[in-house]
Amino acid sequence: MPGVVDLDQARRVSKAIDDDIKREKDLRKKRQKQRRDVKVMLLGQAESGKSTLQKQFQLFHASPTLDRERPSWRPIVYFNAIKAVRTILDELDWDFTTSTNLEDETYIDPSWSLQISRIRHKLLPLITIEDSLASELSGGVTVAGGRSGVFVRAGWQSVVTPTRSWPVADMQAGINSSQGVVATMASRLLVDLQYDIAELWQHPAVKTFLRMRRLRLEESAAFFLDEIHRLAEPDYLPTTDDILHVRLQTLGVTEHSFDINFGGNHYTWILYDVGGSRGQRHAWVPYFDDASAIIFLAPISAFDQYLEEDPRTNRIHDSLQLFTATCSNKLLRNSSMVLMLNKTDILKRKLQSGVMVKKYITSYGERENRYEEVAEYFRVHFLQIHKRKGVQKQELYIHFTSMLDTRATQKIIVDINEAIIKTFLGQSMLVS
Ligand SMILES: Nc1nc2c(ncn2[C@@H]2O[C@H](COP(=O)(O)OP(=O)(O)OP(=O)(O)O)[C@@H](O)[C@H]2O)c(=O)[nH]1
Ligand SMILES: [Mg+2]
Repeated sequence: MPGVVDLDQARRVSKAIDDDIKREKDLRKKRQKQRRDVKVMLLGQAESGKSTLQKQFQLFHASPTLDRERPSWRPIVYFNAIKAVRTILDELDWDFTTSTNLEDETYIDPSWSLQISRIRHKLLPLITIEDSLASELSGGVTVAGGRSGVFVRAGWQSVVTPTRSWPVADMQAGINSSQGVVATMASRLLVDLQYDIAELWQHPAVKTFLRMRRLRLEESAAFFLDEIHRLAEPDYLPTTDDILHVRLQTLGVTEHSFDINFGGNHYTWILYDVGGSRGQRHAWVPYFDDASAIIFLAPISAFDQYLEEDPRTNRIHDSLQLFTATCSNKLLRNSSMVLMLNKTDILKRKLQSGVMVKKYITSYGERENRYEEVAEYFRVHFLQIHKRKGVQKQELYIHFTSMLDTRATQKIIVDINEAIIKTFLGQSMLVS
């Protein structure tokens, strides 16, 4: 009938229009939010320093969260110290039995063997606790591998978040009160056995075998053993330096996000820290799709080391191969690329102590075995790979880093933030 208005239909149409507008607004908001999510992936082989860089980012953008986590790092520090003691005892056991075959002139005192076995006997309770501590820390997930055993922190990672601390918080809340029991035992044992640990660490046999490179410890072992009396204090709380020195293998991909302010705008900076050993690398690819930036870490001190998962592969060669694969990956064509040639402090120490690069990297030839030459040699190699395999218009930002040097690393983080966000903004404008 003309002139009659179907109010129900009008209401339905009006609601449909409102819904459309709301949907469009939500979509736009979502798109805008996505555009402000800067996704940064940390890539590189195992032990290249990815998790250490993640901690440095956390220190820079969210230091109160690191403060809250301090108690949770205590058992991990104990674990690192105990693991170092166990490795020394394992290696010395082996070397004393074969020491008669030593080809060089190094003096081996026949009484060392007895002295070491006396210390070993005293330290036995500490050694027997190592596996249980590893298991407690990783929520029961323990992956053994390589010479010294590799322990992952899968369970541990998921419970230590910026808002929650374990084991302290859990024990206080009475949740799973068995957690932390082994850590408490480890703490007591460290108090009781600290002088025996120090005696072992100072023993001429250990110093001799370290010098001869017949005993190889994890890079942070010396730091924790030097500090054993401080770690053994009953109210010990890890310092930032302790947390940065901790070695704990990452399993899978872990996500960390920070809110950052740049040029008056807020961005959510999402860091993806990945496990770097060969068996873990397949897990990276699903994250490549929308990665705003890649920070690739290559430890250039590792020219005389081999992969734990494949002892025939030189670590520098592995880094170069991995960097080639990263630069050639089509999914990463639009990502910013930062290369960190890391562990320069260890590289300097190694070269000063006379370790020759050409012995391990034959193409190094007769170049001088000095830091400047070696660092430049590696820089050029990585740069050439990027030129050959990378995207032409993609800039490569290269930094020499020593990730435990907080002041220097924090400066580099400022530079990286700026470079990544500028590229990110440029690309957001292109797609909007
Ligand atoms: N001296 C020195 N040690 C470093 C440096 N960067 C990292 N480390 C140490 O190297 C060890 C390994 O570092 P991580 O950050 O755990 O290595 P990652 O790349 O995360 O290793 P995965 O998780 O196994 O892939 C830790 O004990 C760090 O403290 C550095 O520049 N200099
Ligand atoms: Mg890691």
